Amino acid sequence: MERPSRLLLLSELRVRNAAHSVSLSRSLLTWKRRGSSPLYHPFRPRFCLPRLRRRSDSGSCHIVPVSEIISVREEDEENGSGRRDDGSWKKIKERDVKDCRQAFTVLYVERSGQHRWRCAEVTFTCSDTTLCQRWISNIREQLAAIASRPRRLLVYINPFGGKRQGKRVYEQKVAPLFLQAGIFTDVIVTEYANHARDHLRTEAELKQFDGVVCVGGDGMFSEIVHGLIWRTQIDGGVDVNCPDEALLPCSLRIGIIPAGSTDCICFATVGTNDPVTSALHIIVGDSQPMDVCSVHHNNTFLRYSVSLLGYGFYGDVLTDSERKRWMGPARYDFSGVKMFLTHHYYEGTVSYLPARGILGTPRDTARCRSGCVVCQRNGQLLSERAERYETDEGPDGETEREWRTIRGKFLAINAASMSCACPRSPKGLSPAAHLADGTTDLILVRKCSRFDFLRHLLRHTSKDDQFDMTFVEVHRVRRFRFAPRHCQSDSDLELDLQENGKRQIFSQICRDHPACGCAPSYSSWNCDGEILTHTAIDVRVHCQLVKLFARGIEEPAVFEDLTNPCAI
Ligand SMILES: Nc1ncnc2c1ncn2[C@@H]1O[C@H](COP(=O)(O)OP(=O)(O)OP(=O)(O)O)[C@@H](O)[C@H]1O
Repeated sequence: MERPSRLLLLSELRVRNAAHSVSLSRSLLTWKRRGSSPLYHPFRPRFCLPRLRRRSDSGSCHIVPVSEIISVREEDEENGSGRRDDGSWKKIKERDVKDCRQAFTVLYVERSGQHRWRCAEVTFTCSDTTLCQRWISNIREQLAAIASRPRRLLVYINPFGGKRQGKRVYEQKVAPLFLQAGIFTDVIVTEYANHARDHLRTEAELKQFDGVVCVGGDGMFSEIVHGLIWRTQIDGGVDVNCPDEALLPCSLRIGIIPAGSTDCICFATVGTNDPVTSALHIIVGDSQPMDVCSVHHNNTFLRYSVSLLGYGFYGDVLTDSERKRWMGPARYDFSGVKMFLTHHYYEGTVSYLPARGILGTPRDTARCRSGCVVCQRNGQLLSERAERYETDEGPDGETEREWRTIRGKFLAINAASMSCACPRSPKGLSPAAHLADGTTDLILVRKCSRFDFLRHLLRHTSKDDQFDMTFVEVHRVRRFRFAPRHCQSDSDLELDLQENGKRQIFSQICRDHPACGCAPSYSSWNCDGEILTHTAIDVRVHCQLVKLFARGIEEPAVFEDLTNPCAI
């Protein structure tokens, strides 16, 4: 609980013509209607009392953390005569017009349910100009002192993501908020796929910026992540092809303005897919660390993954749906049903390094939420271990003895680095997975009947535990490798590429003619919605490699039960 800190200012100001007691401390701005008693009313039965909220139009006490103030604006004569900054007109009572030369407006974050944030504003009128100026400069000083707020951002817009609304969403909903908050932006509208990635890798003058903003979907976010990580490693002299190298964390934070088809990463880190909410998280300078998995094949870097790596069912669904792009978003449902009926299983060997000595398991009932203790504690433990490794142990303190190996026939092999919850699947593939604990949840679904597999899939949408089935196992791991049965002895990339070529021809025939009865030997890896070119992979989790302008999903209690000095 936050302790009320020393007051910087305490004045009687007017809000909508009513006298209010207004105070500012380093952490809170509060305004309370004079003479009101929000907690106790002798003539009203207790159950009828309006619930005291942190801020509300109807309530008489409002508390806004300074960290959630967007900006303060002096009301000039033009504004006072009824014109707002956004160009619209509002009615102002005669008395307000008279006072408006001594008025200022505070813009702040207001929660509107379902994790959505809105930009609200309140206008205070003061008795004299000096007092008004003191308020404005004091609030501005407090905002300037928040070092975590970005001042300059590099924005990439994918004009073709989702419903092709990226540019409009940015111009109409996001840019005006950045302007209000005094954030300078350099905007690049991408002209081709991988434009943003390549620009970040080579050209972008990153030192000028406090963060990078991605306007698009998960594919666009993946481009930004690849560009930033790559650039950081190259600048730091790290060999990205070596799976044992510890990667350097990226210093710039990434903001996601959702404008894609699914926007899973935004949903998992903010709790909603809403451009205004995301813009406000960027403005207040939120920070959410996130783990990244590096994926290698035979000491060659393939891709980074932040959410799902799926072989078998999820790989097949993606491969099949890519051939049906003409169907639009319905292709995922179509391919999902088709792949469920096809019921292919794949043989191979999974070896993994269990995450030992850390907090949390994949079967926990607790979820990764804003300020997650598991992520904080494990992040600390792992960085202490990494320091020790520099002197004695193997990579990440691992030893060969600790690796576990499982051979078998699998319908699906999934590695979830976050819950992978999205509006369609609110629980996600691994509900207890953490965003930044340095692990991934390795889920193995062994060969079973169609009926059992259906039961497992349906549990993703119910309250039942999807891992509580004899043919499903889940392990929280730091690293894992997979080799398909026919590829286990592959030692060089060339051989695998040749096999890949043959495989593609045969699996294509089998997929297109399922009546022939032969199952393909290989599936493909679905890596955050992209198909990997290799099946034998080595995956390593890099703890908290990137940071987002987000704060994780807030529990309702976080903003309902704040210390409320007005209630004392
Ligand atoms: N100007 C462009 N022209 C064509 N493709 C682009 C352009 N800019 C980016 N892309 C590519 O478009 C792909 C899809 O973009 P994005 O992720 O924004 O939307 P989406 O696929 O509809 O959403 P989601 O990934 O959330 O399902 C990305 O992989 C990105 O590399």
